[in-house]
Amino acid sequence: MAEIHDTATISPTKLELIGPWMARQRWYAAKGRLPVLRKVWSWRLDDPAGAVGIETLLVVDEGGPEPVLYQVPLTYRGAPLDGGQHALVGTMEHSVLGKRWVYDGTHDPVYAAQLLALVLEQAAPQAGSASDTPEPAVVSKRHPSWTSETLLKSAKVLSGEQSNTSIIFDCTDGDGVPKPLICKVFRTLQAGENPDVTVQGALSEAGSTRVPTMVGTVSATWPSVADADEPAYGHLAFAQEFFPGTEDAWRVALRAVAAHEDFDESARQLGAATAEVHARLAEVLPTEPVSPEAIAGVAAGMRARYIAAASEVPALAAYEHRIADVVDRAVNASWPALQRIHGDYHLGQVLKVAERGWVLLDFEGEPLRPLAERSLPDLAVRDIAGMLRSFDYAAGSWEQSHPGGSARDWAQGAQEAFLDGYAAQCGRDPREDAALLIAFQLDKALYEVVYEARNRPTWLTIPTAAVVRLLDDARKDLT
Ligand SMILES: Nc1ncnc2c1ncn2[C@@H]1O[C@H](COP(=O)(O)OP(=O)(O)O)[C@@H](O)[C@H]1O
Ligand SMILES: O=P(O)(O)O[C@H]1O[C@H](CO)[C@@H](O[C@H]2O[C@H](CO)[C@@H](O)[C@H](O)[C@H]2O)[C@H](O)[C@H]1O
Repeated sequence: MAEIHDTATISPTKLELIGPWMARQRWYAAKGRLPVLRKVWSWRLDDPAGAVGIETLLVVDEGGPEPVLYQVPLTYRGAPLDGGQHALVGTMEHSVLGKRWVYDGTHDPVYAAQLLALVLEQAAPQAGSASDTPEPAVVSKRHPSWTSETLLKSAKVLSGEQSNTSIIFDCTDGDGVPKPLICKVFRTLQAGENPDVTVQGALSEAGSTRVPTMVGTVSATWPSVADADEPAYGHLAFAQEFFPGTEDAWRVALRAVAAHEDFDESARQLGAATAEVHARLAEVLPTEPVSPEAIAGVAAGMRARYIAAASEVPALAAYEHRIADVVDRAVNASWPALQRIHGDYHLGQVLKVAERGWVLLDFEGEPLRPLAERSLPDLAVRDIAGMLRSFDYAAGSWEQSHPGGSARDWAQGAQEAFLDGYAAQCGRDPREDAALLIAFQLDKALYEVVYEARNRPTWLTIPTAAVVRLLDDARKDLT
């Protein structure tokens, strides 16, 4: 049981300790400045051995224009964790317990094991500020199709550029059959359903093999950031089947560009898989007939994206009228019904799994959009446009490292093959809706301008060049 020493003093305080560390993390949104932190809430898990403290802090960064709420699981240890130097947040002096080593919990095997136990409904969440007190505000749910007899061998954090932190669990079932799984710990929290959980949950429940099987979820109700008396509900983590040894399509595509090999067959199959998922989503989750208000809302979103992009890259102002024209043409086009979609579809979000084909991941939607917006029915063409942009990115990243070289043919071949595959599966060719297809690609490129300016400035020219190219396409195709 976790004993909380509520009269103890600690130095530095937890918030003083985690601020500078958070500023260095990939998932920290306000790059280049220290967070201004306030604790919103916390909860704990018990270490069955009683040695390690496990606390998850919900802290809000109030230093930016909008408050951002983060989930920060920490472990507190009385001695350094062997091999844990890279995950050390820092040390603090505790007036009762002495020196404490504080770790990023996701890298600590004790946190990982207890998180898994929680997801499998085999551990009880505990209150953050009272000893030996269950915390009913944290709720976990194991998916009925996943075996409760999941035995943990080891856990490690997935490396790479990620918006969240995923822990891979090497597990077996009771008969020793491998049952690897991955648990995504959301870093940025917003109140409301997380589409990553609900959309993949719905597809998995409907028996779709185009997403990993759901293992379980963790959700919580915490005091809202704006008003501590108001409760906010949201997802904290969820676990799925893990496919070891698979690569995401981004890496496969980059190798193909570099080897001057076309990606057409893979792209065609990916197009067909995408159409299959869209059709399934329209069956299992609500759809909505398109209305003038919905069209106006999407168009307003596109115009807002332009404004955001032009504030990052003022030179885009030269294209304002042409961009407005593309949006107007989309508004006047014929729109299909709205439905749930992936929302941030790109090559990094799909895996090629042996004997299964393409599997889609990360239905969280674009991280720069408010969560409530990401859970609304949308247009399937948004995903199609996202993947078309991603082929352009693969080509663009190769061109960046090969000045004077061109991978335009590679990108165009993959884009056309993707659309062919989509059209064959869906029965309608997205190219028949050219005004929508171009407008959504342009919209995505403008989103990417903001994303790159804030996260990877050296890649900014990939989407800015695409904006110009798409406007040229619009001139040719839409007149
Ligand atoms: N179920 C899985 N099986 C195998 N690899 C996975 C699985 N889920 C995620 N990955 C790997 O992790 C990467 C990041 O996952 P993603 O859901 O996109 O996280 P984030 O929201 O942090 O961006 C993926 O591109 C993929 O390489
Ligand atoms: O995967 P995330 O949900 O974190 O998505 C964000 O990051 C992506 C980059 O990892 C970004 O995607 C952009 O870069 C990709 C190459 O790294 C490229 O394939 C995509 O087409 C391009 O949009 C995504 O936009 C962002 O939301």
